Amino acid sequence: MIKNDLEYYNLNADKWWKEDEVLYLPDHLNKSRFEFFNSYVPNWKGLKVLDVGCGGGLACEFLAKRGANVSGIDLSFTSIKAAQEHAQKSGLLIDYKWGTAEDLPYEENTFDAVVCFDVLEHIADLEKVISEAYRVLKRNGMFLFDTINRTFKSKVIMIWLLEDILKQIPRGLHDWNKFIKPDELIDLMETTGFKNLEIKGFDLTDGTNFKTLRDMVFKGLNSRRHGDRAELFNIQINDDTSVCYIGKAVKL
Ligand SMILES: C[S@@+](CC[C@H](N)C(=O)[O-])C[C@H]1O[C@@H](n2cnc3c(N)ncnc32)[C@H](O)[C@@H]1O
Repeated sequence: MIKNDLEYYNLNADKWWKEDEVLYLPDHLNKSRFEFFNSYVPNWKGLKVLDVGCGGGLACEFLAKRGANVSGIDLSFTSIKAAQEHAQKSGLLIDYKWGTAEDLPYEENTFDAVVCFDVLEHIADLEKVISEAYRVLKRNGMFLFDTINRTFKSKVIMIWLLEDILKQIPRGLHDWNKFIKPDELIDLMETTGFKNLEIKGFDLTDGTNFKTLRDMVFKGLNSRRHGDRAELFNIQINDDTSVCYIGKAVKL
């Protein structure tokens, strides 16, 4: 059982870009994430984008390859080092900084988009992070995110199934109490000033479809042996926000 998530990211930063490691999993999620985000941002070319909690830079590189002018920030120093080294190998110019989402070292009105993937559920001071994202966005800038709902079902799937039983995610990486209900996030964002919020299910389990859950267990056990997690998740963007959800909000 790991002590806390920062310790985990610091100790495992060399694994972000290893295809059979769990830290590479977000790369498999990017295709589905961007199907949703691209409907709001059809062309990333030339946009100034900040990735908050960028980890090893998986989404930063995805966006830089699509022509965005990308900055990434993360609290894990070794992850930022890994991200810098990988960007150099990929021949991509990305501005990485070590720092905290609660106190972003950027001027206000700087970015066209702030992206935050799988990070909000790890944050100590959520209110601060949302207001910092708002501050650094330009007018009409977009905050794009995904995170995990705090429900009984998310405890069963994200903690008991994926951490404790299948061991697809390291045990202790998630704290269920930090998961966020969509209504709580909507309230917080609207209080901060965000408008035009849109939230959809980012559904790893195809609703309550029993067959998909059975497949997850089977493929999960199998992929532990074969180190292939790519086809474990059958992600649908739908109305089921009971486990993970994805969203956008605008600073008007
Ligand atoms: C699940 S990983 C997601 C990484 C990346 N967004 C992706 O999808 O590939 C969560 C990341 O959030 C970072 N993080 C957690 N709390 C943070 C904070 N307060 N400020 C900045 N980064 C933070 C962690 O170090 C870790 O790299």
